[in-house]
Amino acid sequence: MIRQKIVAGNWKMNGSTESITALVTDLLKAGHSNSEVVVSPSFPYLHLVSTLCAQSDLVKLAAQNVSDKESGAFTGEVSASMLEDFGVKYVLVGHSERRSLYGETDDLVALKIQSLLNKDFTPMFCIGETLEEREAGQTLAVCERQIQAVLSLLGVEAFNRIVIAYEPVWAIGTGLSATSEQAQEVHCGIRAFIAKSSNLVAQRVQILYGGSVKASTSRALFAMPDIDGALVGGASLDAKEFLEIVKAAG
Ligand SMILES: O=C(CO)COP(=O)(O)O
Repeated sequence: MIRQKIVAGNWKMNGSTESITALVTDLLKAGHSNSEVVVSPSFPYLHLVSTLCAQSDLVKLAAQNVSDKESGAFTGEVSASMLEDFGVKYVLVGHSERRSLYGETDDLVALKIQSLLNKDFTPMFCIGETLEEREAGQTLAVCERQIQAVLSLLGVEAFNRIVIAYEPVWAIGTGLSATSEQAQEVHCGIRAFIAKSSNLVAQRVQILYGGSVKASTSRALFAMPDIDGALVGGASLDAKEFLEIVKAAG
């Protein structure tokens, strides 16, 4: 099965009007790519990026988070329907920084995915183990537990509309990327787990790798049969580096 590659930049809590305008302008200059190119600014910059990208279809927009609630007295939260006003296609959910720093549980992440699927968004569902869990041989068990929460709430067909991002926590922002073989092993395990519910869905679902992806490591990652792209943090803030990753994806 041919799955289109996705190269997504998670800008996290970085950028300003000036730096984001310059970055997006450089990305748009690069022209067409066979991969889906996605950027994920903080909420206050969604409108700016949406406006900058409006004239072309080259760069898709992602939000970094969403509330599981529809509307109401939830100070500081942003709902899925609000995101509809900004041309957002993808929304990150379950990023390890949200899980570890803001206490997001597997169940809450599943509810957030539900609120996105009730609209027309594609969740980028982040999963992955800590170093401690990897050393205890629990890598796949942790990924399966995180996926199971979504399977239990929404069923396997939901994964026809979800992109998975495998991001080992120990590789995020550390410069310690998983090797392409390590990542492939987990991606293959994730696909096999979904195949237990539906082989067709498992073959279709795009699984991105995230964690210290750089231009220099991306080609080997993308050569792996179960790695369908990357969710890039730090390196996505540099247009030249990010575009090299996009190029490596073909
Ligand atoms: O968290 C990440 C993407 O969501 C990865 O971040 P880094 O690429 O900076 O390690």
